[in-house]
Amino acid sequence: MTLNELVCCLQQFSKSNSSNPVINTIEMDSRQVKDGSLFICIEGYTVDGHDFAHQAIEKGAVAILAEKQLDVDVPVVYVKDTKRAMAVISNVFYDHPTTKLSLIGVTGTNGKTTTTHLIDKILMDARVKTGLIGTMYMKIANEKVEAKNTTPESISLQQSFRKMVDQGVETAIMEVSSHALHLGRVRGCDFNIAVFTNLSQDHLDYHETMDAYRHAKGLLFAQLGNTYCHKQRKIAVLNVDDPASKEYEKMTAAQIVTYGIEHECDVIAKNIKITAQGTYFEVEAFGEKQSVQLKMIGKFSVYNALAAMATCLVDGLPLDDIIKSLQTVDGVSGRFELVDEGQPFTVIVDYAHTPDSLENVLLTVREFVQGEVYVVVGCGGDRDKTKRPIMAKIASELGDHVILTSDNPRSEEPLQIIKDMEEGLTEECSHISIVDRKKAITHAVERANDNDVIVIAGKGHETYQIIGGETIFFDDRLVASEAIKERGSNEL
Ligand SMILES: CC(=O)N[C@H]1[C@@H](OP(=O)(O)OP(=O)(O)OC[C@H]2O[C@@H](n3ccc(=O)[nH]c3=O)[C@H](O)[C@@H]2O)O[C@H](CO)[C@@H](O)[C@@H]1O[C@H](C)C(=O)N[C@@H](C)C(=O)N[C@H](CCC(=O)O)C(=O)O
Ligand SMILES: Nc1ncnc2c1ncn2[C@@H]1O[C@H](COP(=O)(O)OP(=O)(O)OP(=O)(O)O)[C@@H](O)[C@H]1O
Ligand SMILES: N[C@H](CCC[C@H](N)C(=O)O)C(=O)O
Ligand SMILES: [Mg+2]
Repeated sequence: MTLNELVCCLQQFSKSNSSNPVINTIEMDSRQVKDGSLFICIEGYTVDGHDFAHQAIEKGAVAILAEKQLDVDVPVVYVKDTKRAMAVISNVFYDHPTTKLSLIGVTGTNGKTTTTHLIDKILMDARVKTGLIGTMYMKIANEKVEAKNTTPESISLQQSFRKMVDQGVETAIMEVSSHALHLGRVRGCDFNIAVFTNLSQDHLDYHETMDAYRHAKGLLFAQLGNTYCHKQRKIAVLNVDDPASKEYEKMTAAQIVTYGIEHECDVIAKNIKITAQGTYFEVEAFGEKQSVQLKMIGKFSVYNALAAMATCLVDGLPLDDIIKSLQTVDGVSGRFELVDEGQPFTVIVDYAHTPDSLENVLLTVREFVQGEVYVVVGCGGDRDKTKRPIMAKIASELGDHVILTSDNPRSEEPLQIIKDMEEGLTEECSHISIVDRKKAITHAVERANDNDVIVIAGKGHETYQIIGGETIFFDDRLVASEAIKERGSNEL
């Protein structure tokens, strides 16, 4: 494709000269540039991509897209907003891949990864060829690719959709983060179904206010399109029990389908019974009643199951088949994952890194625990600081023993993060702060009695810890399992 063919889709631009090179790839990172690349300069939070234009040309870039004046020998296309232009150009370069598959987007503070995996499982069981994009990895047909962000930048996103289309993927299911919506990473994606899980506090470092955060998530429903203008139906699947759904209903022109537990809706769960073995409920979906026995535990798991059910129902699958699939799911890696070395107490590794998710997980544990609850928890550095004392408060109110520790401190001082958390501890709670996460986990494992439950929160599936500029291998599940074995051998 030539530069002119590529940029003619832009609303407004000017070109530094008339040459029209062939563009082989588009890149936003000078380090990835190859012969024939169009290099897009993005002013980031850390550095300014415009400063890498020369480096990109040295590596083979034949054209540049920029916001700021550049003195270079290759043609430069100037636009007001390179990020916006990047999304438009990526979509054109990869030939509008999302119009060639069915696209399901899931947004919300908690439950995106879980819900996308449930939808993926149900669709795969129905022999639909699927793709998946989210926190843990990207799945393109049968290939799994590591993910840096939950929702990637538009170039990588559109390229992945193109690969999916080329490999015959029929439906792509993706997590859509609030950052991605606000930064325009998903501009140009032709969503068919947009799903809302829930909204609670997170990412206030970035969005600053809950109003701004709620609005960012709403952009998914605003960009869903108009049911009446498309051949394919556009549907917003909303959680009726979350007040934000009212706003999203107003923000979208798409058809609305609702799910929930507390209020009347299209797909509702009743008579929920939670045990340590699983969760039972009765579902009434568009008037049809069925019983469901999930292996996953907790009321929040019911919400995720309902969201997946509602989505797959509107996607055309029969309720019977959907329930059969859901009942086989053991869980999602790092979400309420049990570490079982045959010990007489329970160890749960969970990705709860927000106040609401921590509360949900601990309330669920409280439903079945016979002994005491140990909570090992930290908060990420370079992230929303205001959630630190709130998470410690929740841990101390719902746990019997709290062990505050490090999550991913990133560029922050680990002890300071823990001090911020300590502010929220209730006075009467038994607690200790241990900066080293391995020692913190071991501390809990060494002290737990029969029938106690240890919840290790915050890092779930992560296999690393980011301390300063260094990323070291760290897996809560392996650390816990080693500690359990060590205790076992010491007790022999
Ligand atoms: C705040 C934020 O979103 N940051 C994202 C942003 O980084 P940045 O603005 O710091 O980029 P930068 O390093 O300043 O670089 C600016 C430009 O210069 C380019 N560059 C840079 C260096 C160089 O040598 N050459 C070069 O060309 C870069 O490629 C980039 O185009 O652009 C990067 C490239 O796309 C992202 O990976 C990065 O996400 C970082 C890793 C991040 O942590 N993001 C989080 C906050 C995030 O987006 N999270 C959400 C939601 C999480 C959830 O589910 O709760 C997500 O979707 O992941
Ligand atoms: N529907 C839900 N409501 C509240 N909490 C939930 C829900 N589903 C999962 N959780 C909790 O949130 C944690 C994260 O779940 P999950 O990874 O599915 O969410 P996510 O939205 O993908 O998170 P992220 O924003 O980090 O990508 C889980 O480990 C669990 O503790
Ligand atoms: N997507 C979330 C994940 C947080 C996971 C937690 N372990 C942390 O590092 O804070 C974020 O980037 O804010
Ligand atoms: Mg996720």
